[in-house]
Amino acid sequence: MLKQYNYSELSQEQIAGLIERNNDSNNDIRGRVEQIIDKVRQGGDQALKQFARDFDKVELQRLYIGSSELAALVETLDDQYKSAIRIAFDNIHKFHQPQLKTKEKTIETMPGVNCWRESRAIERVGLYIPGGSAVLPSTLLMLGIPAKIAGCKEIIVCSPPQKDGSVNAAIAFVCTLLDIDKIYLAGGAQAVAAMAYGTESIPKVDKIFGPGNQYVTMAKTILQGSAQVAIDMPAGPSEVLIIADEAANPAFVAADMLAQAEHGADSQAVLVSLNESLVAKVQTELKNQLEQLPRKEVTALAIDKSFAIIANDLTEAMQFSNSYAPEHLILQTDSWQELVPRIINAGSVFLGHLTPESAGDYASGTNHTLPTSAYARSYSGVSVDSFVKKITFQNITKEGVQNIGETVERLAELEGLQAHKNAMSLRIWQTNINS
Ligand SMILES: NC(=O)c1ccc[n+]([C@@H]2O[C@H](COP(=O)([O-])OP(=O)(O)OC[C@H]3O[C@@H](n4cnc5c(N)ncnc54)[C@H](O)[C@@H]3O)[C@@H](O)[C@H]2O)c1
Ligand SMILES: N[C@H](CO)Cc1c[nH]c[nH+]1
Ligand SMILES: [Zn+2]
Repeated sequence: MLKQYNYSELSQEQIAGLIERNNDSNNDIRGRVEQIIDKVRQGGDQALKQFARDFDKVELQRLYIGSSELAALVETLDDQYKSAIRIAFDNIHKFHQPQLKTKEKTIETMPGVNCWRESRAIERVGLYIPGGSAVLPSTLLMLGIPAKIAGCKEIIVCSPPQKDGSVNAAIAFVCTLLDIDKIYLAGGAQAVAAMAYGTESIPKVDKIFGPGNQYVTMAKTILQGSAQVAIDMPAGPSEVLIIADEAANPAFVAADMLAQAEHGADSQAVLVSLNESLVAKVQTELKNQLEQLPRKEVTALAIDKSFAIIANDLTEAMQFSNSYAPEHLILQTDSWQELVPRIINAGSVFLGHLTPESAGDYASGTNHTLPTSAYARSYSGVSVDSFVKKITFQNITKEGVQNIGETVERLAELEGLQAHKNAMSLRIWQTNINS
């Protein structure tokens, strides 16, 4: 099932091939998504309704459901799910609340030259909640909670419509916890395009957040910048890399791999093991556990695209992991504390044998919207920071003009920008005559 490689026998090209995922080398996905974006830009709501017919097999009269329908849906949700959602809500809130720093310390770079930063919430944000192969109310918690903490004024939520033209009851419940009274029924690249450009029903937003399949992720990548819209990051098909040594429990390793594989055929689960016998045991576990899963066909497809690497030691294991830059990194070794400082690239890290990645997916408190496809080399996962801009401020006093004035004049001369120099020279002159 799992392909297996010895790290020391791999060439640089082979390593590069293993690290690359979900590449769109023929631009098939890009081409399709560009067409979808054009249709939404030109056709607005009508185009969205047509895509709902084509992709979601549903005829929509209107593109949203409002507060009374959300409230009715909430009634249908079992209490045990409501209390689990409330606990997750509280933990995620506890972890994210301290991230809000409205004003940082003022730094006096020279006497009389005072600089500082303040945060301001992004006013209109668009949250994409996946709903293709599985409906993910947990993603609404992960995006909605930091958006609320940051103080975003307008929160637009899009999610693919269910076959009955509505949304899942758990999503409706999370909306009530977040004080969100409307959900737009649009999925895929078309939902992203709608939030980027705006349609008759769906307002244009300043920044688009959320994970999704390759169509959603491609649409975000194409639209960022071009429609004066920002994105959180490319957060595509889920992936996990597990570093495991002889202390690892093969059943735990296999369970964690299957948990991410279950998201879809394009997910990937990588095992970096320090010994061959562990890989053999994990293979057996994968086979046995897979048999019990309701989504075994799709999960098996992802496992078939996944692989195991046998490394000689933890140094080789870390080297591969840092090059792969996984969305999720799990360290199933007793020496995890030693490894933490050696992690350079990863979206979110799960330490020790008793820390399944699914705890972070749902309820431990950290955010599950994370960079995939090696973007953990340069992007962080979603946090309160993702929902604010940091504005810099400065104030210069009379003393400050005297201290910094000449430096500014010389640098303006150096760049041949006389007007820049004048703006400072006038202040120097003014402060001199007043002293
Ligand atoms: N990186 C993260 O933080 C993170 C978090 C949660 C989920 N995920 C990932 O999100 C993804 C969710 O994907 P999903 O498919 O279940 O739901 P989705 O909501 O992302 O996509 C469903 C939509 O895709 C569109 N679509 C389907 N087939 C299409 C086609 N052939 N052409 C164009 N558009 C098409 C349809 O509009 C459909 O409504 C999974 O891959 C999961 O691994 C990632
Ligand atoms: N593992 C996903 C992030 O890649 C998040 C998620 C939501 N629900 C279950 N899992
Ligand atoms: Zn998951």
